[in-house]
Amino acid sequence: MTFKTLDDLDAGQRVLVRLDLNSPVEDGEVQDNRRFDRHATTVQELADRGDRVVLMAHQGRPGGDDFVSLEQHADILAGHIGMDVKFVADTYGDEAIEAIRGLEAGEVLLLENTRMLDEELPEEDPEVKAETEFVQTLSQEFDAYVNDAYSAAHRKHASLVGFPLVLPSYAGRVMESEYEANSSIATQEFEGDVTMVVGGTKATDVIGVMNALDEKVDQFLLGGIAGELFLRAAGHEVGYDVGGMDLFDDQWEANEDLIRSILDEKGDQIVLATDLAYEDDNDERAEVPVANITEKDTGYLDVGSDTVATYTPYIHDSEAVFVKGALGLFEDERFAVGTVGVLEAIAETDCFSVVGGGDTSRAIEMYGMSEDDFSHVSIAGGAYIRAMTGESLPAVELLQSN
Ligand SMILES: Nc1ncnc2c1ncn2[C@@H]1O[C@H](COP(=O)(O)OP(=O)(O)OP(=O)(O)O)[C@@H](O)[C@H]1O
Ligand SMILES: O=C(O)[C@H](O)COP(=O)(O)O
Repeated sequence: MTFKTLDDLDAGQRVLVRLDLNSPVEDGEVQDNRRFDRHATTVQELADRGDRVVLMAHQGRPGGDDFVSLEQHADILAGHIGMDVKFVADTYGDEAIEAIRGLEAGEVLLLENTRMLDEELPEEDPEVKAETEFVQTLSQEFDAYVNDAYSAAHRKHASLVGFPLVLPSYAGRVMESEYEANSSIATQEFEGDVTMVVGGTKATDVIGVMNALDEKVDQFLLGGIAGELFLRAAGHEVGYDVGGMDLFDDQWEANEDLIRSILDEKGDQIVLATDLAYEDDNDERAEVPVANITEKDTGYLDVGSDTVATYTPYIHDSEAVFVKGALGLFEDERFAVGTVGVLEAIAETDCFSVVGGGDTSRAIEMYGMSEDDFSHVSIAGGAYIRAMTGESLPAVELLQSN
């Protein structure tokens, strides 16, 4: 590892810190999760040293239901570090600058969701991002930039790749530990079978990397949105947006060709759900074998119990298991059977295991499992999976060349 860390940064400075507090949002309420807990370590350390600590983070993507202000994040983070975290609903305008200049040594301020700025998105070269008004204006207020957002390091957004070109830059504690764990995964050789459990909602992200990982992974156990899209390609009447959903059809169009070619060329590595679960007329969980589904009129929210029974032996016989994405809507207890079943099967073995994904890893705590039963529980989603494929993470590279 070649980047500078907090050990190399003198105390008592004005420090701009990029965190990844991107969190699940339910009915407008931001859900506490381990990203807060992990980042609290870095924030606390800087505050304790007497730095003026200003935090940047993003939440959701424009247009999404989870694209909300960071006001609630400030309160949640404050609970984890046991001190006040101020919040300003601005990022680099007059209000933000005034709040930054008003900070005392050891105080912490969180700025508004960076994705509310046009200049944060889209992804562009660091040189372009460094020239934005956002980076040019905000950087004037600081002595140093700390990137702790390993889990967002695959995005070439201004808050991630612009600042390292204009401020002395350092890795935070989360950046350090995630980088170390996730890079070791890419470099390890396993003698026995390697299994990857693929699910979640970001099918477009995970399907592409399945392709890249086929040499490294013996079998992919599928669930979530990607799982249904593969079933759709295999000729089943599932994986369609029904009743106002917006999860399947766009991702199908974007990935249809790739899914079909993976199924054609690597079909023997792909294990698909044999049954699916949905909410019946009595609001209860009901299961149906995939083979019996003849109408595309139902939204499926989990894989079924038979699927868990099918997947379990693959896990028990593996030397390493990587999980990316939940197999169902586990936040609702009725639809946690797939995700919890697979995680419990992993916990029963002493295989090398990594659970990634900000959302998915939450299931471990939610359903009374212990992080100790897994080799590493990453708080990274897309960055984690890219690290597995050996793809570089632009924001990490910039820290390394700083
Ligand atoms: N069939 C389904 N219908 C609706 N939601 C689903 C379904 N299957 C999985 N999910 C949802 O997928 C989410 C996790 O997927 P996501 O793609 O966000 O992955 P992650 O790796 O955990 O997170 P991230 O990439 O954000 O770090 C869970 O919150 C779960 O509710
Ligand atoms: O939650 C994540 O994985 C990161 O914050 C990146 O989020 P994004 O996929 O919306 O860029």
